[in-house]
Amino acid sequence: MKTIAERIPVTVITGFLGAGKTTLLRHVLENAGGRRFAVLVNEFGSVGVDGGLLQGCGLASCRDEDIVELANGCICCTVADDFLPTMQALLDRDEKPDHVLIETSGVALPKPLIKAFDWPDIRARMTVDGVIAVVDAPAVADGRFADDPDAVEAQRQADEMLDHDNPLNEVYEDQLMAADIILLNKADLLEPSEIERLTAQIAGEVPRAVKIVPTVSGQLDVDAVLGLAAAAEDDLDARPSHHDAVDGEHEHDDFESFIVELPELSAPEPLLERLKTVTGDHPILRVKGHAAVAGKPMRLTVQGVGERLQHHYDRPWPANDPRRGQLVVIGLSGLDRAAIETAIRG
Ligand SMILES: Nc1nc2c(ncn2[C@@H]2O[C@H](COP(=O)(O)OP(=O)(O)OP(=O)(O)O)[C@@H](O)[C@H]2O)c(=O)[nH]1
Repeated sequence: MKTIAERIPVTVITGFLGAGKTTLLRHVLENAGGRRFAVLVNEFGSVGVDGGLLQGCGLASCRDEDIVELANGCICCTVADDFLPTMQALLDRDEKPDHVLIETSGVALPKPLIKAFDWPDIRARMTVDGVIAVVDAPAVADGRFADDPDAVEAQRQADEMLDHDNPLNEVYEDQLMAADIILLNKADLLEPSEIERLTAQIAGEVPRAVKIVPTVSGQLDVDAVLGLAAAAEDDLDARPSHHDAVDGEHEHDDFESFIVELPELSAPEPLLERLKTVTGDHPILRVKGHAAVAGKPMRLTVQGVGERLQHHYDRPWPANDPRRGQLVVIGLSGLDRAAIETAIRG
């Protein structure tokens, strides 16, 4: 068996929907320091938006063939069917990557993924160098993941077996508990005193001492997050999960996603206004995708976390691609799909 130093290091980037994982990934690729990366992007939802955002970015460290999308759902549960063959194919390449970066979907639990690196075929040749948890600091400061202690107590009284039932909170905590380093991202949207308070709060929540670093758009010295040599696959017990008791099993119906198809728009602004309204009216956690705007040769990329929306023209529509938009909508299960579709299309 190869020593740790001879195995290909793998960095797992976890973090809730819209926390800034793709932004961090891009920053790492832009500051590759001569490393040859392979990138795996796992998305919740059947349209690969993040892979598309990275592809065609023009960076030498980020060739299109080095980006592999694992679309559709839960990386934790497709490990055997989807993930392991993908890793095997990477390892069988003539030009092996120096480092593998994996961006998990925002609702994925990272522990089953780390566990997959304990499989004999994989652990002989790869090691989890580190797990980076990207935290949407303003969302946490707003209490978006917090459990209401009274509600939890009421649930416990109603059902003794139930010890936790807030999917947002569970996913967020599992992601923190798996981390070797935590980035408090979107620090530009908070006061320094709030950053300090959050740092102390999170340090009190995680089971071991990990570095907590405020970042803006994931900008930090790449050497601070790569080369951690954590060998996380050997260290699973130090990374507790809400789902340990049932051996990694978890509900898949906590979150849902669907695609809204859009005809060509005459202008972007009305769509952005409608998106703002609809994300306020429904429990939508994330919207992202592309739209076609009449007279514009470039695709309009639109994405939002909560009611904060961003848009820009990213690249020309590929020849032969119909100029129609597609937006992925992700939220808690039970979204009123028909109403949301109607409201978005206007
Ligand atoms: N203000 C601010 N916005 C940020 C920062 N980092 C990322 N964003 C924005 O937040 C939004 C989400 O960023 P992404 O990098 O796509 O987040 P993600 O975690 O990859 O999202 P999912 O893959 O959908 O879970 C984008 O509109 C980013 O431009 C930051 O530090 N400050």
